[in-house]
Amino acid sequence: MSVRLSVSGAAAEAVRTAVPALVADRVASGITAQDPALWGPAAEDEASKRLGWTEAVAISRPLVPEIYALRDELRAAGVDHIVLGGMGGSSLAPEVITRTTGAHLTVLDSTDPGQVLSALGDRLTTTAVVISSKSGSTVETDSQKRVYERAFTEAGIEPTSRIVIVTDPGSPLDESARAAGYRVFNADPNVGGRYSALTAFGLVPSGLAGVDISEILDEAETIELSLAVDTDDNPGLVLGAAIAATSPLRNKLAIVSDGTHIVGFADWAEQLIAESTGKDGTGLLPVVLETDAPELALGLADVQVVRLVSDAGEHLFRHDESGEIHVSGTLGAQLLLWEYATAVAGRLLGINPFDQPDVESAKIATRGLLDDRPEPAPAAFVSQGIEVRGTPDVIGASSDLVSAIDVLLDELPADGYLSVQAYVDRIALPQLEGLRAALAARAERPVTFGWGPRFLHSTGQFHKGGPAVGAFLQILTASSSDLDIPERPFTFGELITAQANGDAQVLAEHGRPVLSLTLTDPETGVGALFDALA
Ligand SMILES: O=P(O)(O)OC[C@H]1O[C@H](O)[C@H](O)[C@@H](O)[C@@H]1O
Repeated sequence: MSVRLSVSGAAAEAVRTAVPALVADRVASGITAQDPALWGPAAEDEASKRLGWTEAVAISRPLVPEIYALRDELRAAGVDHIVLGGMGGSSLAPEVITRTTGAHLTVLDSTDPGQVLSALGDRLTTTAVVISSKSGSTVETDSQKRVYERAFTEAGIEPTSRIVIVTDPGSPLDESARAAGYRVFNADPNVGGRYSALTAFGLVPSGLAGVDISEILDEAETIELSLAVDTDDNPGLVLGAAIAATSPLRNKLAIVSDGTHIVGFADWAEQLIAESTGKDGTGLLPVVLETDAPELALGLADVQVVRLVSDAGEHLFRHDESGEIHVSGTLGAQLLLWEYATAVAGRLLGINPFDQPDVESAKIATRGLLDDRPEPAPAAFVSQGIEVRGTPDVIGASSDLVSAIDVLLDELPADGYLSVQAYVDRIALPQLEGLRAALAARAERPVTFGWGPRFLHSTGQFHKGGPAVGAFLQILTASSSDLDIPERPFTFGELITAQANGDAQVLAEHGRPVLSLTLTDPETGVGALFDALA
């Protein structure tokens, strides 16, 4: 088999108790046959149009030669750099596919003006841009398309020769792009964004960037049968049970890349699992960890460790005390494996794994702020060049940076987690990611780290729809450079600020503690933040 799995401890117990019923209920063959009734009546309508991914390999095959033909045409025209504008499910699969295979793809899933400007300034005359959006209405992606259209035009390059569109048939983008003469790849509309890795969304940007995408499909095909059969060793059932049927539920999934050849898989799995399960007050929170992460040494009862390894061994049940889940296998096979496992987890948790009801709330709040343009809320105080704002429970009891962070961490319940959300230029400030481990050591609780607005399309759903046990640390920068968006009444700087403020507003409405730090000088601000945690 092209994947191997092994489980021990609570995860093994979960497999022993939950898998027989999944087999008896024919869940695996039901998913494969696209039975929408597997998640209960409330989910049936959505599930009836969201299970196309089970046959993605066959449906995607004919796309491969078309993608290669375009790749060759672009290369012949001198293109040597591919940029992807897209969010969530439309960006994370190409990211993991290209990183793993060593192909170069610039993934622009940001609205930070500095990051957008860096992408625009990188080899524009030899660049082609893939604009990927299922719905065709995502504001980040629409904005990215607009600035590239202008940049190409200003450089004397016809945008239709360099911008390629991936979208669902009939979406607003499909219609406007076809009318404007763009090349359009349509994806299967019966597949949701986060399950779209093996459709045009995963394949077009990866193939144009030089990946052997037939091989990814071949890898996935090798596991199709074993995922479809109703047997006790079906890896989709085993993994689904191991992550979602522990009792009591270990609802933080610590995902650790520990020997796997796949680069960045946890980021893709994070959006799949968090957005699919984090709703109705339950769900699984993926926490992407380094092998030396503080959380791994703490033995936390609500954390289930999943290691992505090079070889998980021959035996399904491992006899060790670790209680961990180990997974290995090819990239294509693991993409399909985790999609099945997430659908199985949805059934075990009693939720609809195909909707994302709480992603919309942050979008609405952002739109409201962009329309109304309220005066910016004054900072509660400024500490070491950092403007400090937050919910009253956090800032009311603090007077400097150190005490504000302490108060935020004190708000964590015994089963709580901290989410760090950095709405910054990740290319300019990559060191911010190091805050995660420092905060985890301080909090002795799981800490997630997300770049905004990217994480809004991933863990963003869980933070609002999952168990109300999170505390939230936002980091923003006062932008020194901004960039207007053609024919839009707001700039990228205004958009990213509204996204952060809109999400903070929704989190506060959910009663969650939020601390927002704006670094007036990013370089010194980052230093001050690390000092505050030392
Ligand atoms: O592909 P798009 O329609 O632009 O959507 C991008 C992302 O937006 C939202 O966050 C959805 O919940 C995701 O599932 C989706 O992948």
